[in-house]
Amino acid sequence: MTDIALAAPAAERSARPAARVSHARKSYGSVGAGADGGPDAVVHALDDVTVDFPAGAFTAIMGPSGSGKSTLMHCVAGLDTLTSGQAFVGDTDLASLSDKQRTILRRDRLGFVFQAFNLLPTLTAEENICLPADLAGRTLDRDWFDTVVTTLRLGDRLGHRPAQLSGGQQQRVAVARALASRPEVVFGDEPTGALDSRTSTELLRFLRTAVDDLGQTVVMVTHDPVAASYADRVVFLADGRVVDGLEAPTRDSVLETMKRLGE
Ligand SMILES: Nc1ncnc2c1ncn2[C@@H]1O[C@H](COP(=O)(O)OP(=O)(O)OP(=O)(O)O)[C@@H](O)[C@H]1O
Repeated sequence: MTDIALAAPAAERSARPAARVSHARKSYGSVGAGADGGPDAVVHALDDVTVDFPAGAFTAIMGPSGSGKSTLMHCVAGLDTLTSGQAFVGDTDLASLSDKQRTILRRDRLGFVFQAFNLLPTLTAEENICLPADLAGRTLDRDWFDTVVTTLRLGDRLGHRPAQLSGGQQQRVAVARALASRPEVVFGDEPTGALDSRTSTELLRFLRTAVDDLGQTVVMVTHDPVAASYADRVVFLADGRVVDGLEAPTRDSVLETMKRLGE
């Protein structure tokens, strides 16, 4: 039943990636830059990676430490640039943009949830949530704002500053900020890493709901098989390459794949 139910959406989703990379390479250092003048200083963080992030789907990126997960996310989200190959958000080739244009693209079209909440301490929760839209000169859809705030149980905390909020509440504000302007893609780098298990479960459920009910696209880097099981699919990296993938992951199928890949 699960296979049949998933077949159609997966096929539909693959028709329109919200973001993608094609033959992506990212190298750090340069040949001859090592202490002995040899090539050891070169690190291929991404080594010919081609992957689609389908619109309206929740994709998890997994792999051992140092496998290139954050590099992949940063390059497809316009936070970093590739050494070669292409990265797209929608139809926009990120290499065609200047640094400033990439900043604007991130602000106007993407949302971010990182382990560090990056809230501005002098602003209230509401002001923090609205800040990206304010900076972009856009008015937030009030109904959507209310939906996000209610779902994340922030209604009675909107006037508080970050220092007056618990860690879990601060993370929920950061998630609300990422979702408030309905970005084309929400990127999360270990978004549950700093959360207790209850808040972590709530956040993952909310991301799942945002995908299922609102058509949001989510891409999340995680080490956690339970977090990955909330996704529609998992892309596994090792040594800068895509080495496996799972559709409709469960905690057990993710664990089994991690074991097989030697994690
Ligand atoms: N700025 C940098 N300079 C040099 N090497 C880097 C830099 N950033 C990342 N690397 C290297 O690139 C490789 C991939 O790093 P990346 O952070 O993408 O891995 P990761 O899978 O996200 O790891 P983790 O799970 O530990 O966060 C690693 O070998 C790392 O040391």
